[in-house]
Amino acid sequence: MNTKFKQSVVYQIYPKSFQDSNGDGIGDIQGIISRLDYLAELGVDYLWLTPPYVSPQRDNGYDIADYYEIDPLYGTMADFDELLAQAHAKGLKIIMDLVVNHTSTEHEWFKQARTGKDNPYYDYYIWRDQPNNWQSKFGGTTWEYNQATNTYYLHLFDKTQADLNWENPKMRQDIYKMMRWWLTKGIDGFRLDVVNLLSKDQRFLDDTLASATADGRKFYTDGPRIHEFLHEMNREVLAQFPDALTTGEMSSTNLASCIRYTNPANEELDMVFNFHHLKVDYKDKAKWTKTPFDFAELKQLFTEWQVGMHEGGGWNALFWNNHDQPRALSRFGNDHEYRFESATMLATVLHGMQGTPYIYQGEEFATGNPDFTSIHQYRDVESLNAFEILRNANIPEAEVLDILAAKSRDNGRTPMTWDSGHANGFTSGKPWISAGRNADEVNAAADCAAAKSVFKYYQKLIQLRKEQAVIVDGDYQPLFAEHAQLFAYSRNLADEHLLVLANFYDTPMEIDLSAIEWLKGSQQVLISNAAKPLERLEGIISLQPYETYMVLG
Ligand SMILES: O=P(O)(O)OC[C@H]1O[C@H](O[C@H]2O[C@H](CO)[C@@H](O)[C@H](O)[C@H]2O)[C@H](O)[C@@H](O)[C@@H]1O
Repeated sequence: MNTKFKQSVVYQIYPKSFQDSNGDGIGDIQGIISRLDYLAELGVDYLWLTPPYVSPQRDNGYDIADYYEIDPLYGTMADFDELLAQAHAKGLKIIMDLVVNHTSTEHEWFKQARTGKDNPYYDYYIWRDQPNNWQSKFGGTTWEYNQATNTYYLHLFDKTQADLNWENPKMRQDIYKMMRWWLTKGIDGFRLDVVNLLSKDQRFLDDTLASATADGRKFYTDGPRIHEFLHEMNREVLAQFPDALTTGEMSSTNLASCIRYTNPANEELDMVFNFHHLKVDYKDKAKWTKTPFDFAELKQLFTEWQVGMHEGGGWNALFWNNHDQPRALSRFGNDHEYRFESATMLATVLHGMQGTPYIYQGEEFATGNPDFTSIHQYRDVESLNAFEILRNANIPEAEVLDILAAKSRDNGRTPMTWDSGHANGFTSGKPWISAGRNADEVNAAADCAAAKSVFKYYQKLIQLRKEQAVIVDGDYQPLFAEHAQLFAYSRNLADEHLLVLANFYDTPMEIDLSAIEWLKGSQQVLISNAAKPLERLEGIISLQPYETYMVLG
């Protein structure tokens, strides 16, 4: 088995917003090729591409209509082959995002399935005579009526994203065949979208709608046959490609399941994303609310997952940002006067942990939320639905826009700002979605030229993971767990120690480190964002706003 991913760092590309090469305002594969040197210079190992397959783009590619073709929006299969070859030549591996929980209703399988109950593809999807009360993750019921069959099909997401029936072994074999086809082409792995939702409780019982999470998810999250399906996928596909990397996106999951998914003995997946740490600013577990983040809960969740996965032999995919999330810098840091300090502090906290870090495009030069002020600036289906639902509940428009500005997935989907030229170097045309405020100041060129460069800081963090075994293999011990302002932990591997200290807020603070015995011996500051970093950390030290240190001893 390939365990190199343990020292690796993955960079996520949202092709639509990365780099346009033909002036249509939409990023494309040739655009990605033109930026490979930038990515190689950053030092990342893998590039994860969100779905570039043929799709009606109702959910930006997470609604796949043909698993075997590239959407003309992004180019051709020849462009993709060129990307693969050029990336490999520069030492970069490519991971494809793959959605096998559902397909677009424009997929040939669904087009066939909806014609009649006797069609061989009818059983590729999930049908019921009557809907139950499950709620779609994008709002409204999960069931859509189909006249030709007089039945309803299940869609956990948009009504154009029909859930596949994993109970059907023939359907599963078609999925495995397609996965082998991509791996044979030479890609280096998959990021599997909401893969813990594949197995549905076949009773399809009503949920009792008493809380924001009582929407049916308990009947299909980490469902009854999920480990069986993932083990089968591993044996039918992944075992034949031992160097391939697999990351599972785990929606609303739990620790015990994730240990089971990623402990190599179970032969399922290499690593998993969970989202609990990104729900610490949800009020009563509801996303479309605005409330300050709970710092104590954030630290406690990281401790639970770091310690639990280490002890259980599992492996975490570590991340602050992705294409579904508002920018962590705006959420947990300060994207105004402490942009450099808070961006590097967040990076240090995450890159010191055990797991494989993921960097989302633009994070490496401190991109923040765009601060959209009108509904017309949004493009995301989930955000547009939420706007309608909240407005229908009589919440004033200004309040709804305020919530969207904090929580919309479009916060992470604005175009890359490469420089301060036309459309910030993203396109020669008009971008499909506008960049936010500050795009002329916050861009890759300006950051790389600055004395305090976030990009250069990330380069160093990525390098440290390759040099320091304690970052890869050490255990995790929370420090000063009760502290209201400090995020601190140590990593320990035999007699090697790593200390990560971070002032998580915008006011200075002091901390007494005397109780940490090993700091009294020889030590080395590996990285810090301090204007004048201390040479040793000992006794009482002060930390300026968002100041951070990583120390080896
Ligand atoms: O919030 P969770 O229940 O923990 O779920 C995690 C994310 O799941 C969904 O994301 C992915 O699937 C969607 C449908 O294919 C797609 O729209 C999205 O882009 C994928 O990343 C959900 O949409 C996200 O909001 C959740 O964060």
